[in-house]
Amino acid sequence: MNVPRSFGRRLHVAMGERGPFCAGIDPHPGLLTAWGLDDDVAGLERFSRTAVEALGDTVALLKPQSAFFERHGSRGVAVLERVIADAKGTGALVLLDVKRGDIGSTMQAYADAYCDPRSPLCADAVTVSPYLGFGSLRPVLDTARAHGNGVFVLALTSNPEGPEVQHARRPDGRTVAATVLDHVRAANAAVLAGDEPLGSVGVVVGATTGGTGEDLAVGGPLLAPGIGAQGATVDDLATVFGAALPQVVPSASREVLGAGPDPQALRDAARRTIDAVRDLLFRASTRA
Ligand SMILES: O=c1ccn([C@@H]2O[C@H](COP(=O)(O)O)[C@@H](O)[C@H]2O)c(=O)[nH]1
Repeated sequence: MNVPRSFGRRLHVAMGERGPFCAGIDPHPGLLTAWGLDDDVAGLERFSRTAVEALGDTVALLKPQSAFFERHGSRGVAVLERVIADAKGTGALVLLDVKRGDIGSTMQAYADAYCDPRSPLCADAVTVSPYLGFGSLRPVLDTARAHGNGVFVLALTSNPEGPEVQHARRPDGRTVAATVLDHVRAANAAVLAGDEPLGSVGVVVGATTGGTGEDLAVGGPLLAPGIGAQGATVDDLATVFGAALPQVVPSASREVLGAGPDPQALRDAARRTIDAVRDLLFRASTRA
Protein backbone atom coordinates (compact mmCIF):
# COMPACT_ATOMS: atom_id res chain seq x y z
CA MET A 1 0.00 0.00 0.00
CA ASN A 2 1.25 3.51 -0.83
CA VAL A 3 1.92 5.59 2.28
CA PRO A 4 0.84 9.19 1.48
CA ARG A 5 3.35 11.98 2.14
CA SER A 6 2.33 13.60 5.39
CA PHE A 7 0.68 17.02 5.54
CA GLY A 8 3.47 18.24 7.86
CA ARG A 9 6.13 17.31 5.31
CA ARG A 10 4.21 18.87 2.40
CA LEU A 11 3.62 22.06 4.37
CA HIS A 12 7.28 22.24 5.39
CA VAL A 13 8.27 22.07 1.70
CA ALA A 14 5.62 24.62 0.62
CA MET A 15 6.66 27.08 3.35
CA GLY A 16 10.29 26.77 2.23
CA GLU A 17 9.48 27.27 -1.44
CA ARG A 18 6.72 29.89 -1.25
CA GLY A 19 7.24 31.46 2.16
CA PRO A 20 5.21 31.00 5.31
CA PHE A 21 1.81 32.50 4.60
CA CYS A 22 -1.81 31.40 4.43
CA ALA A 23 -4.31 33.40 2.36
CA GLY A 24 -7.87 33.10 3.59
CA ILE A 25 -10.74 32.89 1.12
CA ASP A 26 -13.56 34.59 3.02
CA PRO A 27 -16.26 35.78 0.61
CA HIS A 28 -17.80 38.34 3.00
CA PRO A 29 -20.94 40.02 1.59
CA GLY A 30 -19.15 43.40 1.88
CA LEU A 31 -16.19 42.12 -0.15
CA LEU A 32 -18.50 40.77 -2.87
CA THR A 33 -20.02 44.24 -3.15
CA ALA A 34 -16.60 45.91 -3.15
CA TRP A 35 -15.58 43.62 -6.03
CA GLY A 36 -18.71 44.67 -7.99
CA LEU A 37 -20.42 41.30 -7.46
CA ASP A 38 -23.87 40.38 -6.20
CA ASP A 39 -24.24 38.64 -2.86
CA ASP A 40 -25.51 35.43 -4.48
CA VAL A 41 -24.14 32.08 -5.62
CA ALA A 42 -22.84 33.47 -8.93
CA GLY A 43 -21.01 36.28 -7.07
CA LEU A 44 -19.64 33.75 -4.56
CA GLU A 45 -18.34 31.54 -7.36
CA ARG A 46 -16.72 34.39 -9.30
CA PHE A 47 -15.10 35.79 -6.13
CA SER A 48 -13.66 32.55 -4.85
CA ARG A 49 -12.46 31.31 -8.23
CA THR A 50 -10.72 34.64 -8.87
CA ALA A 51 -8.99 34.37 -5.48
CA VAL A 52 -7.87 30.78 -6.13
CA GLU A 53 -6.53 31.61 -9.62
CA ALA A 54 -4.73 34.74 -8.40
CA LEU A 55 -3.20 33.33 -5.21
CA GLY A 56 -2.90 29.59 -5.77
CA ASP A 57 0.55 29.69 -7.37
CA THR A 58 1.89 32.21 -4.83
CA VAL A 59 1.00 31.11 -1.30
CA ALA A 60 1.81 27.96 0.67
CA LEU A 61 -1.68 27.56 2.07
CA LEU A 62 -5.16 28.62 0.92
CA LYS A 63 -7.85 28.65 3.61
CA PRO A 64 -11.47 28.78 2.45
CA GLN A 65 -13.79 29.75 5.31
CA SER A 66 -16.73 27.33 5.11
CA ALA A 67 -19.23 29.69 6.80
CA PHE A 68 -19.23 32.10 3.86
CA PHE A 69 -20.11 29.25 1.48
CA GLU A 70 -22.66 27.61 3.81
CA ARG A 71 -24.63 30.88 4.09
CA HIS A 72 -25.62 30.33 0.43
CA GLY A 73 -27.07 26.87 1.19
CA SER A 74 -26.40 23.69 -0.76
CA ARG A 75 -25.36 25.61 -3.90
CA GLY A 76 -22.80 27.50 -1.81
CA VAL A 77 -21.43 24.20 -0.51
CA ALA A 78 -21.18 22.98 -4.12
CA VAL A 79 -19.05 26.08 -4.86
CA LEU A 80 -16.87 25.21 -1.85
CA GLU A 81 -16.34 21.70 -3.24
CA ARG A 82 -15.22 23.22 -6.54
CA VAL A 83 -12.95 25.71 -4.76
CA ILE A 84 -11.27 22.89 -2.82
CA ALA A 85 -10.70 20.88 -6.02
CA ASP A 86 -9.41 23.88 -7.99
CA ALA A 87 -7.19 25.07 -5.13
CA LYS A 88 -5.61 21.61 -4.80
CA GLY A 89 -4.69 21.83 -8.48
CA THR A 90 -2.72 25.07 -8.05
CA GLY A 91 0.14 23.68 -5.98
CA ALA A 92 -1.00 25.40 -2.77
CA LEU A 93 -2.14 23.24 0.14
CA VAL A 94 -5.75 23.69 1.20
CA LEU A 95 -6.90 24.17 4.78
CA LEU A 96 -10.67 24.08 5.20
CA ASP A 97 -11.59 26.40 8.08
CA VAL A 98 -14.75 24.81 9.48
CA LYS A 99 -13.89 24.49 13.22
CA ARG A 100 -15.81 21.30 13.92
CA GLY A 101 -16.08 19.83 17.42
CA ASP A 102 -18.63 17.30 18.74
CA ILE A 103 -18.91 14.01 20.63
CA GLY A 104 -16.55 11.34 19.34
CA SER A 105 -19.12 9.27 17.42
CA THR A 106 -20.28 12.35 15.50
CA MET A 107 -16.67 13.41 14.95
CA GLN A 108 -16.22 10.25 12.85
CA ALA A 109 -18.85 11.59 10.45
CA TYR A 110 -16.99 14.93 10.29
CA ALA A 111 -13.77 13.00 9.74
CA ASP A 112 -15.40 11.18 6.80
CA ALA A 113 -16.54 14.53 5.37
CA TYR A 114 -13.33 16.53 5.74
CA CYS A 115 -10.40 14.08 6.01
CA ASP A 116 -11.27 11.19 3.70
CA PRO A 117 -10.32 11.79 0.04
CA ARG A 118 -13.51 10.03 -1.10
CA SER A 119 -15.45 13.11 0.08
CA PRO A 120 -15.63 16.23 -2.15
CA LEU A 121 -15.14 18.35 0.99
CA CYS A 122 -11.80 16.73 1.84
CA ALA A 123 -9.02 19.32 1.88
CA ASP A 124 -5.35 18.85 2.88
CA ALA A 125 -6.18 19.92 6.43
CA VAL A 126 -9.12 21.00 8.55
CA THR A 127 -9.66 23.16 11.64
CA VAL A 128 -11.29 21.60 14.72
CA SER A 129 -12.36 22.78 18.18
CA PRO A 130 -11.10 20.76 21.19
CA TYR A 131 -13.55 22.30 23.64
CA LEU A 132 -15.63 19.11 23.94
CA GLY A 133 -12.42 17.53 25.24
CA PHE A 134 -9.33 16.75 23.18
CA GLY A 135 -10.12 13.01 23.19
CA SER A 136 -13.32 13.66 21.22
CA LEU A 137 -11.12 14.66 18.26
CA ARG A 138 -9.59 11.17 17.97
CA PRO A 139 -11.61 10.10 14.85
CA VAL A 140 -10.47 13.21 12.96
CA LEU A 141 -6.84 12.79 14.03
CA ASP A 142 -6.81 9.11 13.04
CA THR A 143 -8.62 9.56 9.71
CA ALA A 144 -6.46 12.54 8.73
CA ARG A 145 -3.29 10.64 9.56
CA ALA A 146 -4.38 7.57 7.60
CA HIS A 147 -4.71 9.73 4.47
CA GLY A 148 -1.67 11.98 4.97
CA ASN A 149 -3.84 14.95 5.91
CA GLY A 150 -3.46 17.57 8.63
CA VAL A 151 -5.52 18.95 11.50
CA PHE A 152 -5.34 22.39 13.14
CA VAL A 153 -6.66 22.48 16.70
CA LEU A 154 -7.91 25.76 18.19
CA ALA A 155 -5.71 26.64 21.17
CA LEU A 156 -5.53 30.43 21.71
CA THR A 157 -7.89 32.04 19.24
CA SER A 158 -7.56 35.57 17.90
CA ASN A 159 -10.94 36.87 19.12
CA PRO A 160 -11.23 38.88 22.34
CA GLU A 161 -13.78 36.43 23.81
CA GLY A 162 -11.40 33.44 23.66
CA PRO A 163 -9.50 33.99 26.93
CA GLU A 164 -12.55 33.39 29.19
CA VAL A 165 -12.37 29.73 28.18
CA GLN A 166 -8.79 29.27 27.00
CA HIS A 167 -7.06 31.06 29.93
CA ALA A 168 -9.25 29.32 32.53
CA ARG A 169 -7.17 27.33 35.02
CA ARG A 170 -7.58 23.72 35.99
CA PRO A 171 -7.25 22.64 39.65
CA ASP A 172 -3.53 21.99 39.03
CA GLY A 173 -3.02 25.62 37.95
CA ARG A 174 -2.45 24.90 34.26
CA THR A 175 -4.55 26.74 31.69
CA VAL A 176 -7.04 25.01 29.43
CA ALA A 177 -4.97 26.19 26.44
CA ALA A 178 -1.82 24.60 27.93
CA THR A 179 -3.69 21.30 28.14
CA VAL A 180 -4.64 21.55 24.46
CA LEU A 181 -1.04 22.39 23.53
CA ASP A 182 0.21 19.38 25.55
CA HIS A 183 -2.16 17.03 23.72
CA VAL A 184 -1.02 18.33 20.32
CA ARG A 185 2.64 18.01 21.34
CA ALA A 186 2.00 14.38 22.30
CA ALA A 187 0.15 13.72 19.02
CA ASN A 188 3.18 14.93 17.01
CA ALA A 189 5.88 13.33 19.17
CA ALA A 190 5.75 9.88 17.57
CA VAL A 191 6.14 11.11 13.96
CA LEU A 192 8.85 13.62 14.87
CA ALA A 193 10.85 10.78 16.40
CA GLY A 194 11.00 9.43 12.82
CA ASP A 195 12.23 11.60 9.96
CA GLU A 196 9.28 13.98 9.61
CA PRO A 197 10.42 17.65 9.57
CA LEU A 198 7.10 18.94 10.93
CA GLY A 199 4.16 17.23 12.59
CA SER A 200 0.78 17.14 10.86
CA VAL A 201 -1.21 18.30 13.88
CA GLY A 202 -1.03 22.07 14.19
CA VAL A 203 -2.59 24.60 16.49
CA VAL A 204 -4.32 27.93 15.96
CA VAL A 205 -2.79 30.75 17.99
CA GLY A 206 -3.99 34.24 17.10
CA ALA A 207 -1.45 36.88 16.10
CA THR A 208 -3.50 39.19 18.32
CA THR A 209 -2.85 37.28 21.57
CA GLY A 210 0.30 39.10 22.76
CA GLY A 211 2.80 37.22 24.93
CA THR A 212 0.82 34.07 25.80
CA GLY A 213 3.18 32.69 28.44
CA GLU A 214 2.51 29.21 27.02
CA ASP A 215 4.97 26.73 25.52
CA LEU A 216 4.04 26.91 21.83
CA ALA A 217 6.59 24.35 20.61
CA VAL A 218 4.12 21.59 19.74
CA GLY A 219 6.10 20.00 16.89
CA GLY A 220 3.49 21.01 14.32
CA PRO A 221 2.62 24.20 12.43
CA LEU A 222 1.24 27.24 14.26
CA LEU A 223 -1.50 28.95 12.26
CA ALA A 224 -1.64 32.64 13.23
CA PRO A 225 -4.80 34.41 12.05
CA GLY A 226 -5.47 38.01 13.01
CA ILE A 227 -3.03 39.86 10.73
CA GLY A 228 -4.56 42.96 9.14
CA ALA A 229 -8.31 43.38 9.69
CA GLN A 230 -8.16 42.14 13.30
CA GLY A 231 -5.36 44.55 14.13
CA ALA A 232 -2.24 42.41 14.44
CA THR A 233 0.91 43.12 12.42
CA VAL A 234 3.60 40.78 11.15
CA ASP A 235 6.00 42.23 13.73
CA ASP A 236 3.60 41.17 16.53
CA LEU A 237 4.41 37.56 15.64
CA ALA A 238 7.83 37.89 17.30
CA THR A 239 6.19 38.74 20.66
CA VAL A 240 3.54 36.04 20.42
CA PHE A 241 5.71 33.17 19.20
CA GLY A 242 9.32 33.90 20.27
CA ALA A 243 11.52 30.89 19.57
CA ALA A 244 8.63 29.07 17.84
CA LEU A 245 8.58 31.66 15.01
CA PRO A 246 9.96 29.27 12.32
CA GLN A 247 6.87 27.03 12.72
CA VAL A 248 4.40 29.92 12.28
CA VAL A 249 2.09 30.25 9.27
CA PRO A 250 0.59 33.75 9.50
CA SER A 251 -2.88 34.01 7.98
CA ALA A 252 -4.85 36.93 6.57
CA SER A 253 -8.09 37.06 4.63
CA ARG A 254 -9.62 40.55 4.37
CA GLU A 255 -6.17 42.20 4.32
CA VAL A 256 -5.39 40.41 1.02
CA LEU A 257 -8.88 40.08 -0.47
CA GLY A 258 -9.52 43.81 0.00
CA ALA A 259 -6.94 44.43 -2.74
CA GLY A 260 -9.11 42.60 -5.34
CA PRO A 261 -10.61 41.93 -7.74
CA ASP A 262 -7.52 42.64 -9.86
CA PRO A 263 -5.51 39.37 -9.75
CA GLN A 264 -2.14 41.14 -9.82
CA ALA A 265 -3.18 43.39 -6.93
CA LEU A 266 -4.23 40.28 -4.96
CA ARG A 267 -0.88 38.62 -5.64
CA ASP A 268 1.00 41.80 -4.70
CA ALA A 269 -0.89 42.04 -1.40
CA ALA A 270 0.00 38.44 -0.55
CA ARG A 271 3.64 38.94 -1.58
CA ARG A 272 3.96 42.05 0.63
CA THR A 273 2.98 39.98 3.67
CA ILE A 274 5.22 37.07 2.67
CA ASP A 275 8.17 39.47 2.27
CA ALA A 276 7.45 41.03 5.66
CA VAL A 277 7.35 37.59 7.31
CA ARG A 278 10.60 36.52 5.64
CA ASP A 279 12.23 39.77 6.80
CA LEU A 280 11.02 39.14 10.36
CA LEU A 281 12.40 35.58 10.28
CA PHE A 282 15.74 36.87 9.01
CA ARG A 283 15.94 39.53 11.74
CA ALA A 284 15.01 36.96 14.40
CA SER A 285 17.65 34.50 13.15
CA THR A 286 20.42 37.12 13.21
CA ARG A 287 19.49 38.05 16.82
CA ALA A 288 19.46 34.41 18.00
O1 LIG B 1 -8.60 32.20 16.10
C1 LIG B 1 -9.04 32.28 14.95
C2 LIG B 1 -9.33 31.18 14.18
C3 LIG B 1 -9.76 31.36 12.90
N1 LIG B 1 -9.95 32.58 12.38
C4 LIG B 1 -10.45 32.69 10.98
O2 LIG B 1 -9.45 33.32 10.18
C5 LIG B 1 -10.06 34.24 9.30
C6 LIG B 1 -9.61 35.65 9.65
O3 LIG B 1 -10.05 36.56 8.69
P1 LIG B 1 -9.43 38.05 8.59
O4 LIG B 1 -10.23 38.68 7.51
O5 LIG B 1 -7.98 37.90 8.24
O6 LIG B 1 -9.64 38.68 9.92
C7 LIG B 1 -11.57 34.04 9.44
O7 LIG B 1 -11.96 33.08 8.50
C8 LIG B 1 -11.72 33.49 10.84
O8 LIG B 1 -12.85 32.68 10.98
C9 LIG B 1 -9.67 33.67 13.14
O9 LIG B 1 -9.79 34.83 12.70
N2 LIG B 1 -9.21 33.50 14.41
